[in-house]
Amino acid sequence: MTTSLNTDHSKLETTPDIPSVLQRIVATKRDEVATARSVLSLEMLQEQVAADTRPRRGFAAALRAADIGVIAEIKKASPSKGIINHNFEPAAFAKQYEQAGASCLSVLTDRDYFQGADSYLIQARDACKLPILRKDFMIDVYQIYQSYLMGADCILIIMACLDDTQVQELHALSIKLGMDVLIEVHTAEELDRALQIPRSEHNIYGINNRNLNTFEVDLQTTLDLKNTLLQVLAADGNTNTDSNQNNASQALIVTESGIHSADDIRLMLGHNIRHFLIGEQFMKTDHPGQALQSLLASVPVSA
Ligand SMILES: O=P(O)(O)OC[C@@H](O)[C@@H](O)c1c[nH]c2ccccc12
Repeated sequence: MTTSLNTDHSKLETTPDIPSVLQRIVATKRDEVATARSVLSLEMLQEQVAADTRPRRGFAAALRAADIGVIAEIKKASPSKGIINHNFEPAAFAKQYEQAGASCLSVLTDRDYFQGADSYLIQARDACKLPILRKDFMIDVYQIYQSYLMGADCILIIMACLDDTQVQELHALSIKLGMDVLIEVHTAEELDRALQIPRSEHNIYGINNRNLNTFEVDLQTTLDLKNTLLQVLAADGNTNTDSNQNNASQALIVTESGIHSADDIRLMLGHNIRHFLIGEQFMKTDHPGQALQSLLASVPVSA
């Protein structure tokens, strides 16, 4: 099922001389990290992290505990849609989402492409008790330490913009610091690579329905990739269902992007996907919390 198609941008992918949006974002991130390192060294940053003993809120655990787990996103703008929310108030939205029944939050911190900010994550965290994903493009361990200091509970690893060595390094460090990791894939090849990452109860597997190079969105992406994921993770030893196999060992799969309606939710529930990352559908309204509440009210909890 194709929910939306942005053909304007699809040309970018096929033109070799023009870097894709994702390539441009990664280049910007390299600059950002270099600048940040020149202001505060990695060693100094690590010292600050060591002194920060705030407990994490348990992102993966919160999703596991939910019948239908929604990660509600706080996002002002995106490269494909421009400004999505004109009265952007991260703290108010965080509270609204919490009251409306979100399991977790996702806060965009990327400045140049999503008009996000580190301070938005900090404000959202102060305003509620929900666990928070730092939604940004991680390419360097420096950013993992920064995320920890912001109070992030979960880190995003986008397979499309990292090599296997980087993935292992960012994943291991995030878990060592006590954060969960959302491992994002969009293709079968990325999924194969994602399945090389050491298994952990802190891993969450995200299937992004949006191609980050073309912005094309297709919910079929989730349906195409979830079987492999379910099979491989089940074969890890979770196949016997005796009493020791509690919820903590269950694989977490999140369908990301392009979820708009109760029909979309029902479609996913029908395929055993019960975790959702949803942004635009809520953020384009005046009251994102209300939009979440009415979406949740329109699907049966026992589905
Ligand atoms: O606004 P949507 O279509 O509901 O999508 C939310 C989220 O999935 C999307 O923002 C996203 C998924 N992966 C990303 C990686 C980077 C930036 C953004 C994203």
